[in-house]
Order: sequence, then C-alpha cells, then structure tokens
Amino acid sequence: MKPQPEDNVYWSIQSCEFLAAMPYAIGLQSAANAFLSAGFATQFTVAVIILLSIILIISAFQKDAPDAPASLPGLSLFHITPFYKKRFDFLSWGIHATGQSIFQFKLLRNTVVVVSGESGRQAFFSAKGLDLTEGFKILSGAIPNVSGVTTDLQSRRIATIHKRVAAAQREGHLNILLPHLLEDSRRVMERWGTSGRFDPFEKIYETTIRALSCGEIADDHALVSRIKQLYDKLDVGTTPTSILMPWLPSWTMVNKLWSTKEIYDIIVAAVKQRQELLTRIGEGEKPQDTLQLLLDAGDDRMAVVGFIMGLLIAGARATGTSGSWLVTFLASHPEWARKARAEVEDLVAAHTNVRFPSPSTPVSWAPFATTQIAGSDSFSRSGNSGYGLSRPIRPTTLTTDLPSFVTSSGSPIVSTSPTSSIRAPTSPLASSPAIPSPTIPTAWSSRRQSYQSYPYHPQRRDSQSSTVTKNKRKRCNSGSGSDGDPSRRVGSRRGSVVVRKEPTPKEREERVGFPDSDGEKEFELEDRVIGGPVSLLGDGNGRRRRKDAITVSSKKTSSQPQGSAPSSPTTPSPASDTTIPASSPLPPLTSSPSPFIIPPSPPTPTTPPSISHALNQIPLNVWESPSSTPILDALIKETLRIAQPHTAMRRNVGPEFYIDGKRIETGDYVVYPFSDVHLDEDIYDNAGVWMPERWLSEEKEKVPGKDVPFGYVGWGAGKSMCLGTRLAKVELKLLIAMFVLGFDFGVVDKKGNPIRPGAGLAEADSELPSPNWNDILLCRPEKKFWLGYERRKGMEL
Ligand code: HEM
Repeated sequence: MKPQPEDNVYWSIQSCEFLAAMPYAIGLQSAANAFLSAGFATQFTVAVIILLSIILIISAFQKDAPDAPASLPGLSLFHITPFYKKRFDFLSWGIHATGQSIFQFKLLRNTVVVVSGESGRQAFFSAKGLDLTEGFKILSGAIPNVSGVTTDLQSRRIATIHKRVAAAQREGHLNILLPHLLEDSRRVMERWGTSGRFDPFEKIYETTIRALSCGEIADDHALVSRIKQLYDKLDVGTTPTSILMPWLPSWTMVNKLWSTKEIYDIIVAAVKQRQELLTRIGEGEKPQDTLQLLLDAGDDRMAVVGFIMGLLIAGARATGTSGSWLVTFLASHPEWARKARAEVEDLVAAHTNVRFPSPSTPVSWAPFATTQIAGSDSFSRSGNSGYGLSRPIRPTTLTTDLPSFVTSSGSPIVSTSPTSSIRAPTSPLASSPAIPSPTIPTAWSSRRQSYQSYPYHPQRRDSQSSTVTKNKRKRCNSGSGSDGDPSRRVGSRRGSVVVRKEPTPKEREERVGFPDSDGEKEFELEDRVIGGPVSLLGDGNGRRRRKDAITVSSKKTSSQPQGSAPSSPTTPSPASDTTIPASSPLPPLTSSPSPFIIPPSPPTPTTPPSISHALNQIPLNVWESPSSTPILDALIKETLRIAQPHTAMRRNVGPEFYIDGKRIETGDYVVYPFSDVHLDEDIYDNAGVWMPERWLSEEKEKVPGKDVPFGYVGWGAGKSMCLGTRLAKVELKLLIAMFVLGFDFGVVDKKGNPIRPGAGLAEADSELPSPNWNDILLCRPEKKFWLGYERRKGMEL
C-alpha cells in the first residue's frame, strides 16, 4: 500500500531524506569533510567557535526577568574585549546605554552585574554573600594560577594567609623590616647613578619585593628584575580568551603558564635555600624576614609559596604601582615635591641625630649636566633649568586645574662646610642639598655589610664581630662625651656617640615649615664623634634587641628601652631632648655568627651621613602618625584616589539578594568600579585633578566624602578592606622620603627634555602623564614618559 501523505511515518522519512540531501545543496558536506580531515587544533577551534555562537544566539533571545538588572544592548560577544581592554570606557558606556545605575552583561555563560551610585556601593560593600576570592578567579587573570597554591584555596587556607599578612605587619616585624626597606630603596636608587631618566613603572616596583618575600630573592637584583618581567608577562597574557577559556591552548596561555611555572620555581628555590640554611645553622640566629615568619608559623612549603606568589601581585604590585604614580605626580607638581621634602627634613631634624642643612640651601638645579643611565633609558643633554608645573589630570572626561610655571636656573652652589652660609634656592625642588657633617659616623655603612652576611652571599664574613662590638661597648661605657656645654647633646647611635651643638630656637624655627624659595638663611651645626657603642640583648627567643641607647650629657646619662618604638604617636621634641631616641629599628647586632647581620665596622668619621641612615632613625610610630606626616599621607591618599583603576570583583556565593531593587542571583558576578566614587564630582571638586590639598583642610566638614557612605575606597571598604595597608603606607612613605631627599627630578619627554609649560603650554600639558583608567592594572598613560633626575649634591643615599 502506497503511503498516504497523512501518514506520519511517511512524512518523517520524507523529511529525513530532505535533511540528508540539504548539506549537499548548501555545501555543508564538503565543509564537514574538510573539518574531518583537518588537524586536531583546527577541529578544536572550530568546535569552540560553533559552541560559542550557539551560546550567544541563545542568550541574545533571552528576556530579562522584571526584577533583573537591565541588560546591555548588542551581542554579548562584543562586550567581552572592551571589559578587559577598555574597562573604564566600557562601564561608563554601559551606564549611559542602559540609563540605569545597575546593569548586567554576559561574559560567555557568566552573568556580570555592574553596580554604581551611592546606594549600590553601600549594598555592594556590605553584602555578606559577595565573595572577593571567587570574583577575582574568573574576572581577573593577573594572578599566577596554580590550583591549590594560589587559586582554588579552601577558606581555611585563605584565613591562614590573612593571619600571616597581619603578622607580617606587627610592629616588631615592621621594625625589623624598616631598615631593609630603606636599604632596598638605597640600592635601587644608587644604581640609577647621578643623573639620567627612568621609567617609574619599571624601576619603582623593585623596592617592594622584600616585604612580602625574603632576602634570598630581594638581595638578588637579577632575580627581582626577572620576577618583574614574569609578572608583566602574566599581565600581557591576561586576555579575554586566557581568562574565560583557560583550557584553550592559545599562545598567550602557553606563555602565561610558562611564566607562572618560572615564578613558582624561583620561589620554591628560595624557600628550599632557606630551609637548607636553617638545617645548617641549627639553633643559630635565623634570618628575620617574612619568609622566616611563615616558616616559624609552621606553614608547609606549598602554603609559603602560595603566599609569596599571590601577595607579590596583591601587595608588591599594588605598592609598586602606587609608588610609581606618587613619584610621577611629584615630578609633575614640584610644589608638592618641595612640601614633601620639607616634611621629611623636619622629621629628620626632629627625630634623628643627623643634620641636613637648612631647607633653604641655595642650589639651582641644573639637571643632567652629567649623564648616567638608569636601566636602558639613557640619554644625554646639557644642563638646563628644573621642571615646574602644576598639571591637570584628566582621566577621560575630567576637569583640570591651571598649570603654574616655576623655573630655576644657574648651577648648584653647594657648601661642603658645616658652617658655610647658605643662599636661598631658585629651583622649586633643589632646595636643600646636604651639607654632610664629616664627623657623624655612618652606621649605615655597617648595615650595608650586613647584607653581605647572608650565608649565601659570596663575601660573607662570619667571625669578625665580637671584638668590634666589645671594643665599642667599652668606649661607650666610659661615659665620654660630656664637655660641660649644655647646648651640646650626646647620643649613641649604633656604634657611635655624637656630640652636637644645640640649634638655637631661631635656627630650629627656620628648619620647620616649607622651604622659603626666596629667603636667605644661614645655618651652622657642629657634630663630633667621640666614640660609641651599641649593646644588644637577646630576648630569650633567639631574637636580639638593641639595648638601651645610651645618652651622655653634662647633666645626666639616660637610657631608653630599645627595639620598640614609643607607643605614643606624639612627636618627640627635637634637639632639646638630651636622649637621641633609640627607637628606630636597626638590624640586631651580635657577636654570634648571624646568618643575617654582621656587626658594624668602626665608624668612618669622614663618611657623610646618608639619607637612608637618617631615615632609619625615625621611629616607626612617627612614620605612621598622621600628625607627623600630614603631607605624605595626603599625597598617598590623593594618589590612590586618582590613579588606582581598581574594579572590585565579587561573586555572589548565595543566597540571591537585591541591590537597588534588582535581583542578584546566586552565582552572578558583581563588580564595582572605583571610578564611580573617586571621580564623582559631587563628592570631589575637580575630581579629575590631583589635589592633595583637599585632604589637608583644617575644617573637618571640608574634607571630601566625609558624610558620604564609603566616600573613599582607596584601601577598599566594608568586609574586604586591604589587609596590607599598614605595610604599604610605610613602604610608600620611605620611598617618597628617599626620593625627594636624594634627587631633583621632573617629567621628561623621549628626547630627555623637561616637559614644562611655557610658550607651548597646551602641547607641554598634553605631554604630561595622566592616569589612564582603561589600563586596569597600572593606570599607565598610553604615551610613554620618563622621569629625569639628578642626585642632589652632597647627599649620600
Ligand atoms: C599601595 C598599595 C596597596 C593598595 C592601593 C591596596 C589596595 C587594596 C584594595 C583597594 C583592596 C580591596 C579590593 C577589593 O575590594 O576588591 C585590597 C585588598 C587586599 N589587599 Fe591591598 N593594597 C595595597 C597593598 C597591599 C599589600 C602590601 C598587601 C599585603 C601585605 C595587601 C594585601 C591585600 C589583601 C590580602 C587584600 C584582600 C582582602 C580580602 O580578601 O578581604 N595589599 N587592597
């Protein structure tokens, strides 16, 4: 019987025949043949593309639920690249395109909800279900991905890491770290030579490695540079494909894997090296650094490696980036560099026995009279005037301030005599080179040696310490130093006792405040070494503390507990105090063969005091006290506001909840761009302009964002505040202090010419570096720039 058309089976067969014939009709059969005969890589790629297309088509036809955030218009495939490559522009566009403060888009199968506005921000930072670690996993690709070591960590492991981060920032540990951080900055800056130019985004990062790792890495410059390169490769390898499809064997993915492996190997080798050292020295003195802290806490090797790998990104990279921007802003705003320099000089005057000359020392900056090279960025040019410019920062659509022109001319006039007259500077920055006292001993030179005393250092000298230490102790105990003149005070600092002529009240007054760019000042100080000891005591736990600083004067001999900074943040009175505070953290000195430290050599009376030596004497609590460092604090705060392009990323681990009436499903990713609050003109006047003064207003109500919930999020907010704030702030302050005391500097173009306003104001202005919020990690401007610098005459780093 002939099948009838109504017969379902008949029509099914007919349909099948038709479908079977169709590929021939449209050429798909030959495509299928080509696909089957292609290699695996092609087959794989084609399969992925087909799969993605299906997902995209399906998602394009999905309708938003009534209480769901508005979806971005357009095909979601086109949202992926801008989210990673032009994030600031993309998110701003999203808000305009949807007309909503909260919207969503798709990253393949992942829903990402973007939150903005005050109430959205409040909900975002307070929501219990929003998890930072889960959010970063998929949305940020810059973290080296080693499952179980840096990613996919159990919450117990994460809690342990947080505990260790806190331990690494306790006062005792920071006190130990402080001189090492200064020494790192000194070594890095010493390598720059006396003048030249450098790319801050390449060079500043090098100073931030030690605090979160160990001497084995931080003391090896080649290794530090290599790590920087490898983390840069991770950044470059962070493409949408490598983040969203990590299983796709693309070239960037392979590169990323390779870099991750190399970083891993470097850190594993350093940890192994330390463990071998510990076996060798047995009960002997252990190194005192963050790695040791982790090992002492009983963490296994993988936990230690994970900590260092992860925090070199979360911590060292963030600190390096902020440091790079800080020096860049200072280079563009000499008036602030001057203020920072004056503040640090005041700290030195108030808390140390080192006397740099009066801030009004007459030096006109003549940069680059001699040419040296920092890294490969060499250039040569003859002497010229300094840079000076207040410049606007315009992340995208932002307002500007008016540039002000400052200039300098002439050659440096540097006195080498402690009693010479000093003329006022004409350069904005070149205000106060050191007139080194030839009689203050350099405890720092001995500290430099301490770095050679690591057991793996080729020049280690183990056994020379005890006699030196004993001899010095004897000299000190003789109580020499009192010459009966009450205006002279005597202090003991690491192997020396210094007699200093007390400055008159007028002289003291002149040292305080910002340098007077026109005024003429004279200053006279006398420093005389009369010998000196340092005694150290162990604390019974294998750690040594420097014993009391010994102070001898015509009236009294006093001692002060050592090794701990005074707990009160109040600033000790400067020279009127007869005791030189002994609270600055110094590497412990001992007669035992330490793997970390060797005792100081006898003081060399002719060596000038170095900046790092001076800064090291400033107690930790002074660095941390807002009343001691208002300028440095304002600089940091403003820099984090305007040059931190962070987008906070979270995943809702459940349950679902609402933000601004819009439902956030369990599993959704939620992001909040910091630009939403930090560039908000309603909170910050001239929000796009770098203006540290906004944080210095004496009237509380004028401090921006004071009454706005989470009005400033530079260190995070809510339950995910930055856990490294304390360390990062100290690191940044030390960095600025070293830089402004050691150098005159300014922004230069590729030919090495200072970028400054003048006849061609508009061009010069457009040349100046301005944060690029589309660069999601560094905020680095698209146009390359350099900082030109010249070492200040007479200043030892
Ligand atoms: C200038 C340097 C630094 C800046 C600007 C900075 C900024 C931030 C910000 C904004 C957050 C919150 C991120 C978010 O909400 O998505 C954060 C979190 C964090 N930071 Fe920092 N940070 C810096 C240095 C450091 C350092 C040195 C460490 C380590 C010692 C560190 C450890 C962390 C950790 C562990 C978190 C995650 C906290 C959590 O999981 O709740 N940071 N940081």
